[in-house]
Amino acid sequence: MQDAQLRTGRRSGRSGPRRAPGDLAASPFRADRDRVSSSAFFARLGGVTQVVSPSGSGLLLHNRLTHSLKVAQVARAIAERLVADPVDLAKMDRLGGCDLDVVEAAGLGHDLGHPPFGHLGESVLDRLARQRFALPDGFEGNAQSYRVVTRIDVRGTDGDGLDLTAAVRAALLKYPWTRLSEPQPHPRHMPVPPRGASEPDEAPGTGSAKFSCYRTELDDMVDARSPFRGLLADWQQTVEASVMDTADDIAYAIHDLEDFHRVGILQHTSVSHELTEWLGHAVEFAGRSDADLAGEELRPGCSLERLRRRLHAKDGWIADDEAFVSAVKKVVANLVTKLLEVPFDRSQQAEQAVAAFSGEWTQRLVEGIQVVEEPPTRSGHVALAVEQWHEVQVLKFVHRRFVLQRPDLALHQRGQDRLLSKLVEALDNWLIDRSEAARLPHRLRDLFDRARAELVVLHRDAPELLVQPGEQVELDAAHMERMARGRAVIDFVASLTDDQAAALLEALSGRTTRLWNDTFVL
Ligand SMILES: Cc1cn([C@H]2C[C@H](O)[C@@H](COP(=O)(O)OP(=O)(O)OP(=O)(O)O)O2)c(=O)[nH]c1=O
Repeated sequence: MQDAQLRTGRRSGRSGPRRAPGDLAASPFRADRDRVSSSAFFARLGGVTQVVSPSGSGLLLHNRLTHSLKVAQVARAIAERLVADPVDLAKMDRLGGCDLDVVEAAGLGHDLGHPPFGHLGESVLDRLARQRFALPDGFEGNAQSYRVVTRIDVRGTDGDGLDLTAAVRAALLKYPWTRLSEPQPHPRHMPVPPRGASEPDEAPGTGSAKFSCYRTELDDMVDARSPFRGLLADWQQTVEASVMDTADDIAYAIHDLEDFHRVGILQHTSVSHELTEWLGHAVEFAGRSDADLAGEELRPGCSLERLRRRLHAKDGWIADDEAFVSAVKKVVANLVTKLLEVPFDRSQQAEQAVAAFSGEWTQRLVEGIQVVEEPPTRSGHVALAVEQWHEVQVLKFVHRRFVLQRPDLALHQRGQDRLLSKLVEALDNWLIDRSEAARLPHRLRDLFDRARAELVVLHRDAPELLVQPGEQVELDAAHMERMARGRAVIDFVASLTDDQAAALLEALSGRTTRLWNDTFVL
């Protein structure tokens, strides 16, 4: 492993095993884990949507807090297994190391910046950031998590962020690049870009679909990655980030299905039909053209065939038909037959079936993790083996096809889109209103001051990065102020829970008569 002192380096200049004021743990990585889990941003995740809002689903479904706890648990279990094998340990040491507390801290912290209403919130805030406020960096949940730990969250009175060690900050960087410019050459231009680095088909020119760092935190990303220079390519995840990323995939592939079985949304018949029809006619499906398939969208088995094709097109380095067939068979045996056949009625037997499903799959997937010294560009150094990789794809497919594509969920999300858009507009108007300057929420004012100062520095150092590709704008005072307001409002909204966002809009719209309540603190 490279110099351990470098991995424990903090931005404040502290490094090594000395205990910093306020830390109970002596180990710097354990201290980081505690810093994350005692943060108010972490507690907030209990009120943030994983797939469906916690306020609408009670305790039946996972929220971003229970999800993060699972990711941390799975990440630690993966790391424990890998470090116990001397061959894997030696490989990981050559790549920069794998520490149990680092992966656990990254698992706990990976969603700190997730906005209200989960993925829907992410895409609404990104659209508003780019279109309403002309911010080229837009919004991205992973980049926001990095901004929270390095800038917005606080501990004690000295400096910004949680002042985490380099190894933990690097482990949070699932997509270690900015949207448009860094590192150079930008990974979206690679012949086969890493996962997440390509531009979305529907938004050409906007940069990578996923990225872990806004341009404003670039210096921090470079610092966090410096211990790994020479061991990993600039665009490659650290081993610890790969462990966290894989744990994230495993955790939600399993718990999303468990959740929707509990609430009775995942119907045995329709899931069973889709999978068994495809298994029964796999050869016939394979012979059909894409156009034929598109014309038969509702026929059971078609969607699964489209998944098989997509895996070949995007992940030809691993996609394998034999492994796909066995994965579908395994999901039929373990999900359709063992779990979905008996409706969930909250009996002990039903709870046991869910626990068995979740326990057996987690164990199987964790045992299928391997260290790869020279992975293809779309994979990390720590990855699922071929069989388990296909199983995760099929589990995620079932969730996408039978939960995420439901019209009732779409209806709900259209309402959330409107709610967030109106909230952003109302807060922006409040910031514009000069007569209210002295009565602005203090937090919003602090965020505005921070955003304005950051933009001044960017304007001085790299003004071209303040203009969206293909746009012509004058970076005058009014434009700079618009961008600063945008970043402040987006930071503010992204740090609310689902309920806080709804209550705040109620208040700003004059629809509530309650003045002092604990729903939100301004
Ligand atoms: C794509 C998508 C995911 N989800 C849910 C399913 C999972 O529980 C969870 C997956 O999202 P994330 O946990 O954010 O993970 P990811 O790996 O897909 O993305 P990233 O790397 O940016 O973190 O969100 C939705 O509810 N709606 C959607 O449209």
